[in-house]
Amino acid sequence: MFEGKNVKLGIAPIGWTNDDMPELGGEVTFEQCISEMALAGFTGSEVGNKYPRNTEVLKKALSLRGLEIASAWFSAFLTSRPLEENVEAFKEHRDFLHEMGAKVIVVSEQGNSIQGKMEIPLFEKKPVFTEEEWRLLVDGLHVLGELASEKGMKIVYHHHMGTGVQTTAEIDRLMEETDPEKVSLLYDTGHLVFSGEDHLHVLNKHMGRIHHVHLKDVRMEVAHKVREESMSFLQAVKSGVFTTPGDGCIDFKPVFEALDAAGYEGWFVVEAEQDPAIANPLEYAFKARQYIREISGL
Ligand SMILES: O=C1C[C@@H](O)[C@H](O)[C@@H](O)C1=O
Ligand SMILES: [Co+2]
Repeated sequence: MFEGKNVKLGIAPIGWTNDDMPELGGEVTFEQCISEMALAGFTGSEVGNKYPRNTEVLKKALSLRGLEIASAWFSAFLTSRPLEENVEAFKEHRDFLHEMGAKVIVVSEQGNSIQGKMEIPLFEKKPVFTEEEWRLLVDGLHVLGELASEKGMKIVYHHHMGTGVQTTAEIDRLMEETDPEKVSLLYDTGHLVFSGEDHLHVLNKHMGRIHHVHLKDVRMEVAHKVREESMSFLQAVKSGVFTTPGDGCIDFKPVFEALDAAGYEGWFVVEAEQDPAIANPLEYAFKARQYIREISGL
């Protein structure tokens, strides 16, 4: 698969140290994290909270291990804070990523998001955008997309549990109302399956807009428990709802096949936040690497 295509395979640091809950993996150093990524056979990474922000220091540490930066998450607050504030923060993030050689910028709207709230039930209290919030989001994303293109980059929107763009209908609306030249989509298998969406339907429907992929698997028995016990997103993660590809309920073969058939080029990033004290990150990174090789040849 992906013969002659510019496709790369990375892994996110979130399995080693968790940005949403820094106490998970708090003792794991930056050097351990990136050394283990390379040891497991990955060639790229996203940016975690322990990564040095000095681009020369970061480049050296990564190149010693044969790693590149694929992208990094940007929390937008287009529905809840002035546009200028978003623009200033975005430009700094964009320039850092551009200097690191990344081509895409992960953007997720965090206005009204409950993903970081430990006590708020995920399914019952998911935010739903008003018409005005949709307008602010779409207009704001167009501005961020134009700023990204000034540097030859794209924004890839991350649909996410506990936010206003989580479900198939919300993703459809975002894609319909945004300009494909300015707003692309990040496809995250784990968030779609956890939400109860048909992840292959979303993939095929929005294939042309997808320019970044997060490979995240789901432990379905934990996902059911999260609904039954009204758990929050963070409680769900701590309980092990997510895992690495091949270890949960998702069959990734059709995902790779569809992307291959469509000529996808870009990054695949394994991203599986779980408690590193329970799920050894190096062990899970090795397992994911082997599974992906077996089913896709990557
Ligand atoms: O891409 C992601 C970044 C994380 O910070 C987030 O919470 C996680 O679930 C995710 O998919
Ligand atoms: Co993701």
